[in-house]
Amino acid sequence: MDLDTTKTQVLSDTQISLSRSIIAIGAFDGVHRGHQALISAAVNEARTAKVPSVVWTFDPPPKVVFGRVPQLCTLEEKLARITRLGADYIVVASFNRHYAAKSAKSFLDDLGRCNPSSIHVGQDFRFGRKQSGDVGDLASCFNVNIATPVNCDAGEPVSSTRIRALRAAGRQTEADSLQGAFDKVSQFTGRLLTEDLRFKETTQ
Ligand SMILES: Cc1cc2nc3c(=O)[nH]c(=O)nc-3n(C[C@H](O)[C@H](O)[C@H](O)COP(=O)(O)O)c2cc1C
Ligand SMILES: Nc1ncnc2c1ncn2[C@@H]1O[C@H](COP(=O)(O)OP(=O)(O)OP(=O)(O)O)[C@@H](O)[C@H]1O
Repeated sequence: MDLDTTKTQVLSDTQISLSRSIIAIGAFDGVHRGHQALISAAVNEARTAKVPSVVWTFDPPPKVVFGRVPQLCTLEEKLARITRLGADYIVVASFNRHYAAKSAKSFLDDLGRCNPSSIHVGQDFRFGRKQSGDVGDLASCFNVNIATPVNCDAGEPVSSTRIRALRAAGRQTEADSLQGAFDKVSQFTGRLLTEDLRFKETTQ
């Protein structure tokens, strides 16, 4: 199927407001094969239900902001890869120490502005100041869809952490295979509706 990758709209978390949606949430650093499965499940459910799909992400990834890890991919590459998966909207929350202090309740209120009929996350998803919110808290407000973990051929879960370690060890082919390559996705081709992001949209 040919995807029109010019229709995805990128907004900040303060701009988004929808009467219906299906949301996938995560840092999605590298948009690896596990992330792709989670996002695709949300996009497919949204298409079937004929409601907009929303991928809600954070830039830079929280683990990078807290100085724990190097970033795997640029924001532009992340947006390009998510666009390729067919999301209607990508919400980018600028993640800094001020944002990190937001309460779990306040984040749930933010999500509520999209009126989601379901939200896709992994089992270990946390949110809010000091990671105080978990999947149970999310499920007390919304229908939650827990992603089935995607493992590599050797049976280990695919994760950004593993890909970072493989790249640091110079094992690029293995890292590429976990990250899952797309053709021609280094440039974002959707519509950028926020001035806040740190790169310019490609002119068509
Ligand atoms: C409103 C909000 C506040 C957060 N505050 C913190 C925090 O204080 N410390 C922290 O390590 N992570 C914090 N996070 C990051 C989350 O723990 C988590 O990394 C993020 O929701 C993305 O989920 P993922 O890591 O499963 O992709 C916060 C996230 C949100 C949405
Ligand atoms: N292999 C996987 N299969 C399915 N879902 C996954 C997989 N890896 C991560 N997820 C889910 O995707 C969402 C975003 O994950 P996140 O960005 O934290 O990736 P990660 O690979 O776990 O990163 P890190 O290794 O840096 O913690 C989370 O809800 C997480 O549970």
